[in-house]
Amino acid sequence: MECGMRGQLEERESKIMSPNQSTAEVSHLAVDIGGSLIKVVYSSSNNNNEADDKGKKSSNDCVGIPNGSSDYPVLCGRLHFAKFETSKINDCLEFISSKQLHQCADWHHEASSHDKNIIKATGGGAYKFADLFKEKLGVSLDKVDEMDCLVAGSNFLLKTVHPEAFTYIDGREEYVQIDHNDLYPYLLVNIGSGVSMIKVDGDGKFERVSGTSVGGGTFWGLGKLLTKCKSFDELLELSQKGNNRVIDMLVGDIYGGVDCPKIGLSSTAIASSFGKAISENKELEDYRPEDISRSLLRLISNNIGQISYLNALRFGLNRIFFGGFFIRGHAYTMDTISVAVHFWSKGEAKAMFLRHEGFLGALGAFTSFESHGLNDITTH
Ligand SMILES: Nc1ncnc2c1ncn2[C@@H]1O[C@H](COP(=O)(O)OP(=O)(O)O)[C@@H](O)[C@H]1O
Ligand SMILES: CC(C)(COP(=O)(O)O)[C@@H](O)C(=O)NCCC(=O)O
Repeated sequence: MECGMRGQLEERESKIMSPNQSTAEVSHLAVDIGGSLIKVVYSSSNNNNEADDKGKKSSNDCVGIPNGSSDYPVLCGRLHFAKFETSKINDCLEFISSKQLHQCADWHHEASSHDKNIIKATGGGAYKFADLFKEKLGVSLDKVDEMDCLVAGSNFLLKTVHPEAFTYIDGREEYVQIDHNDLYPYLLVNIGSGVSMIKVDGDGKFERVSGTSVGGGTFWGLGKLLTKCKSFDELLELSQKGNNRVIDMLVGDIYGGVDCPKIGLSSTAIASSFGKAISENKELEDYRPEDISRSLLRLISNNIGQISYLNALRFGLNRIFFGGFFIRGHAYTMDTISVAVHFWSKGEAKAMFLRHEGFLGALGAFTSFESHGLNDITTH
């Protein structure tokens, strides 16, 4: 995936470094420690490639960064992405330590001494685990506000990475061309453990207008209890093989199989999520985990889609971007959210998804390094 920096935004840690890559190539590190997951973003300067490319480095390869003066230093490098469960924070610390990411080198010798051995950190865990980072890695966490970071990460991606945003309609992803002059305002919905809804009016200009505690943590937490699944991905996989009609009470179940045109509901619409369970003489064990997972995913995605649209309506916004790791690029999740937004807005509003869904906060923290000036990034 191309972004402003030369190379690609990597999501797979295995591709990141060759075994003999020196730690001096890593220049900056930022973490987003959320309720469920820790997201790590770091940059490396690709010294090897630079040597190979000597003399033929084209401006297309790199990113120019206005530094307040007339010259534009050029960044060439890669952004690397990794994530860990927050409950396994020691794995994350071990990862940072084994790759010595916390001993960040200067970026082209231009990083201020202030930036050295400082990790930009956002999310609630930046407060909760600050002492642990100090004790285990000897580094200080420079805390950056969570909402600031989400917005900065989202704006950075939308303006710099193409393609980043896409719609998901009838099983098809369609990339959205972002017009930089017509990006704002938009609603950013970040579905992490909980859900934040932010009206974004520009760089650093935003208001958190709503939120709901029924989010990704609810799906994973309830799903784990109800299905005995061991991992989030297993729960998602189950949902793919399930049938929500086994548990959800449909309009047709109430109206004797017929549509209900007066209130605009077809007989197959869900009247009450999990509602069938009240009238059947069944125990939890009598339901297939696949069906439970499907109903739960539908309930939560639908609910978030609806609340998002209602907030977009409050502020007259037509564009809604969804991020957060709950989405996980999962077809049924995106489809349900898209259908909910389409249904409630009568086709007026659009749900759009971000490819770097769960990394918005970490990217926002990363771009806050002053010595980068990535906020002011311009692609050549
Ligand atoms: N491997 C995973 N482990 C746990 N949760 C996951 C995983 N992948 C996706 N998720 C979902 O993503 C949510 C966390 O999303 P994220 O954007 O990282 O939020 P937070 O910052 O609250 O951790 C979880 O609550 C869960 O619904
Ligand atoms: C408190 C949070 C901002 C923390 O972020 P998270 O770790 O969930 O990404 C988020 O969980 C949230 O917005 N919860 C919803 C709270 C509410 O508005 O009711």
